[in-house]
Amino acid sequence: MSQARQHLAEQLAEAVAEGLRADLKHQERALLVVSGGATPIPFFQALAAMPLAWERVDITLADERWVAEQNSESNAQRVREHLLQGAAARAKFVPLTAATETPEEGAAEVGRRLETLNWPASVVVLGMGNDGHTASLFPDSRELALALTTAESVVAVRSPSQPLPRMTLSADRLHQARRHFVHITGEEKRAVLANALQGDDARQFPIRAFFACPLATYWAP
Ligand SMILES: O=C(O)C(O)[C@@H](O)[C@H](O)[C@H](O)COP(=O)(O)O
Repeated sequence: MSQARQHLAEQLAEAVAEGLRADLKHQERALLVVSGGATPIPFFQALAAMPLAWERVDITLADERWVAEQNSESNAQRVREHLLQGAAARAKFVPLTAATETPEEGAAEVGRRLETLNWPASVVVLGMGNDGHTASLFPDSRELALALTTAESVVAVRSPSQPLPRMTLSADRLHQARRHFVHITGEEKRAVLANALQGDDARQFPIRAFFACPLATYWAP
């Protein structure tokens, strides 16, 4: 891990903790939405070390791969291993999977579970892929248009570029949050973001759906 990436993770953790604290001053519980993939791991570790009323924090994911938590592809496993540690283990984690074979069959159950949380989220931390996807809003997915427009909280999605089916929070649900961050590293993602910033069509680069939120960009080489 480069020093710049480590600093980035720590600075993002400070900003996220600050957002949660601000909301916890006037509400009983605050909701944090985090992303999966590899980039967030040092951020999870830095955030877990932040002084916070963790017992009043709910955490869920922007998206999940449809696998058991024991599978190394599971985003929930990353959250449990790297974020729900120490004092942060007192937070309540709400996963996006169900015991059904497919995400299409599990969507209603996951949706009901999410309705027990305190929306809108205080903070959403997005990631971004090299195709401009964020959460599981993939440019080549048949469910993209639905996920970008539905008022439902979650959508089951499949993408020809992805080996596993997914569950994603809808753009609308992510949008409603009070604070939005995107956490990305490396030259390739910088170029993708620069490209995405040139236009507006979210079907081409789904990250565009969040530019106007506004979206605070945390990037390091
Ligand atoms: O489950 C996932 O894969 C995600 O939540 C996804 O949207 C991720 O944020 C990007 O694909 C970037 O992933 P990396 O951080 O691994 O590059």
